[in-house]
Amino acid sequence: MTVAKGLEGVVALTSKISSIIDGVLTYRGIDIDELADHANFEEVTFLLWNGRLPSRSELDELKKQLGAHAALPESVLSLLKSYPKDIHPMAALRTAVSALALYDPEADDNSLEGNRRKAIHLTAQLPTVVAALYRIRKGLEPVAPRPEYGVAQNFVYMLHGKEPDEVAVKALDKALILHADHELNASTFAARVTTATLSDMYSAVTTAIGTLKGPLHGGANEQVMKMLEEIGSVDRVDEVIRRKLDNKEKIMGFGHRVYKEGDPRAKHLREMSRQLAEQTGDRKWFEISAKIHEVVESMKGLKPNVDFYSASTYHYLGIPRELFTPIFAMSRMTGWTAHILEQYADNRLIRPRAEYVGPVNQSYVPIENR
Ligand SMILES: CC(=O)SCCNC(=O)CCNC(=O)[C@H](O)C(C)(C)COP(=O)(O)OP(=O)(O)OC[C@H]1O[C@@H](n2cnc3c(N)ncnc32)[C@H](O)[C@@H]1OP(=O)(O)O
Ligand SMILES: O=C([O-])CC(=O)C(=O)O
Repeated sequence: MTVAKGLEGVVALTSKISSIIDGVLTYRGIDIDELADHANFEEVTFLLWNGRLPSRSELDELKKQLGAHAALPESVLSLLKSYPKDIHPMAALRTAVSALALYDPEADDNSLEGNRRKAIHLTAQLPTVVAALYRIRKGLEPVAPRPEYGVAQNFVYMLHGKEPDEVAVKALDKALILHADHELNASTFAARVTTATLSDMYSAVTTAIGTLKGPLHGGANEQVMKMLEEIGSVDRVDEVIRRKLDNKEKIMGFGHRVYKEGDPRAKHLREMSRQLAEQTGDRKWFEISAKIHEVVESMKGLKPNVDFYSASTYHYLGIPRELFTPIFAMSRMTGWTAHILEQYADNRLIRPRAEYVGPVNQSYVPIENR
């Protein structure tokens, strides 16, 4: 048996959703750079689910559906209010999505139609859950979604409870596009493993949320912000980063299993962070980030991944750091559900082998003789 630790380089399945070829990321064959510059999140959602860009009327219909299904059942809102206030929002989100299944009488309808309906509901409801969890933790009442708003606009509105700022909505929309899908990343793979047992979409998405939470995956963006806060000023970057690297600590937001020459999403987020620094007149977080980038690249040859500049970008948008990974989940919901639909359409149980390296020829010893 040949063991590929971490499944590095293993091609586990075929997919038509997103590709990473020679460092270029595409969704359904369209370069992420073009989508980031010209598309909106709802268009990208349609693209991921349907394999092509929507017509004007198809886009309007999807927006209408997402708006119509953004509200949460009263029972789920009560449940969110009953959670302990100090749990991590990703733990709360995982439990909330699992709970949503309990209030969906067709949770186990695994037909194509049933799964497309659930994909719309989950994509629509997740921002409402994230905003409600945040407000409940702050002792505030959740704000109901506005059906006429887009996903990014609704989220900013529900978070702060006031008319959202257009710059913030545009920036968040772009960040959502950049995080929407990424080939066979760990959380998507986990979702496909669950789906391949013919379990239901809620179970697969719950699996994915638990997987995204880890700091080696989506959880890195929150850790990046912690590091920026810990460093606190540009003149401390060199000393702190050198110390971390000497101690063999990983620098969050750097490195990638697939990209060795840089993550194409990072340049967009860097530019967003730079522009927001200019607009807010608070250059500190961008400058610390840019200096960390310079030091880590020169010392280790490592480049930033999607999680690095998203931290300062979200911070400039007034988003608290514990919501960084839940926002990643709001976006990745579209990719997860696209992959779940693809898995159901051509399914085979995913079950690799393990090479056994434990003891052999052991015998059972009765408990009184141990
Ligand atoms: C959305 C996302 O999931 S993007 C990734 C988000 N995660 C992070 O930013 C966490 C920090 N980065 C990492 O831990 C890794 O780069 C990962 C998890 C992304 C990729 O892991 P792998 O492909 O398994 O690479 P691995 O961890 O084996 O790294 C290879 C070498 O580079 C080093 N390295 C990789 N990333 C880093 C880092 N961020 N800081 C310091 N050293 C690093 C490793 O220590 C290792 O060195 P060694 O060969 O001397 O032991
Ligand atoms: O693909 C990966 O391994 C991680 C990643 O960048 C993502 O999920 O966006």
